[in-house]
Amino acid sequence: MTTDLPGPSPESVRPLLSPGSRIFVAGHRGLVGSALTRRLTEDGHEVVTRGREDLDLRDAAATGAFLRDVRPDAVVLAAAKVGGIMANSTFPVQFLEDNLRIQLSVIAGAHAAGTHRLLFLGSSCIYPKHAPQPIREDSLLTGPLEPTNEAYALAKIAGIAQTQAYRRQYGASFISAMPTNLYGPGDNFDLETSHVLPALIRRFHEAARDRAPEVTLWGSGSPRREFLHVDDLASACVRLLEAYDDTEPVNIGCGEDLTIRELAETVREVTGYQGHIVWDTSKPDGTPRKLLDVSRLTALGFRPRIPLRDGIARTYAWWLERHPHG
Ligand SMILES: NC(=O)C1=CN([C@@H]2O[C@H](COP(=O)(O)OP(=O)(O)OC[C@H]3O[C@@H](n4cnc5c(N)ncnc54)[C@H](OP(=O)(O)O)[C@@H]3O)[C@@H](O)[C@H]2O)C=CC1
Ligand SMILES: C[C@H]1O[C@H](OP(=O)(O)OP(=O)(O)OC[C@H]2O[C@@H](n3cnc4c(=O)[nH]c(N)nc43)[C@H](O)[C@@H]2O)[C@@H](O)[C@@H](O)C1=O
Repeated sequence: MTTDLPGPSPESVRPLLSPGSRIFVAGHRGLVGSALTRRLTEDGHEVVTRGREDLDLRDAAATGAFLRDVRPDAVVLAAAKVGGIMANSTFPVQFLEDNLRIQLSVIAGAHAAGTHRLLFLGSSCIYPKHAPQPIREDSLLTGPLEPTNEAYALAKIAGIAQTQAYRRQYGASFISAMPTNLYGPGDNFDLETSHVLPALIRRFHEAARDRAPEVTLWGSGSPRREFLHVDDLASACVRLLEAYDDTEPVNIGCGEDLTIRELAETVREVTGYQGHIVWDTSKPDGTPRKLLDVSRLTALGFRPRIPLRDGIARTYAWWLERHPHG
């Protein structure tokens, strides 16, 4: 004989993200934070932001006081020390320490302020350099990391562990997501510190403008990368905030990758550059491949909407608008 136990009353079931929530987006001026701010605002949430000049998120006391004052319903941690392969390998101290400190301040501060919901953003570089492809979430900590971004990856792995510890010890609905390489409006186009996609847009644009016979790119061109437009990333994050509440991180990607050489050809076409490409193999290639297994995210109903070529064209147009004489 079975007995029907009474379920929780509707009032006692707390939705993971209520309509009109007050959400603190840490890092709101960055590539990801600005896309999330746009999307969450469009969805009718109240987005709270604070510029770095007013609140350094490495400062745990100031961050804790700010969060206690605001008492957000949810926090999205999109503030971090971020950069491409060269920045990561040149400044491992900042990539390790800034990120550990920001994570400690924001995650602990959110819990102390009574915030029940938090999304921490890691990165696909947390997985072992030679992880089986496509990379499943359970590949974490199964092998050595890629040396060019090991410091950053270790900080991100600590962030995952921190969200998991708050879940286990306090029952907090803190989750983490691991995005693939991102791009879009708001990206960093500084050639020393940027990721590859904005660097290629700028390099080809400037070469076309200057009628340069060749453009030099880094590495061999053979590494494979998966790229997701940041507006698709924002949709995935919203889906997770609304529907995901578990310990394991969730990969965010589009499920397809291409070589850096193929990416370069696409960007060259979009910018109209007709010269040659030279590969500077004294520069690092980094991880050979890091295609994410996105079945966990797909099972929640997420589908990317922006094809890579369209996304590159839109990003190039965004950059041109801001650099009309560039
Ligand atoms: N870009 C990518 O390809 C990928 C990004 N991610 C992750 O997504 C998240 C966002 O990255 P992305 O938007 O690209 O990075 P950005 O560099 O574009 O933005 C980072 C944001 O963090 C803020 N920030 C950094 N340090 C501090 C600090 N000490 N105090 C206050 N604010 C600070 C920056 O402020 P300010 O504007 O003042 O500089 C900026 O707004 C990160 O966690 C990153 O690891 C994951 C995978 C790929
Ligand atoms: C998101 C991810 O981003 C970083 O990892 P990465 O994917 O290796 O970074 P990347 O975008 O800078 O390079 C991708 C590939 O592209 C090649 N490449 C060619 N020419 C240029 C070029 O001109 N600039 C750059 N940056 N790369 C170039 C470059 O040599 C490499 O083979 C992590 O450190 C970490 O931050 C992280 O998690």
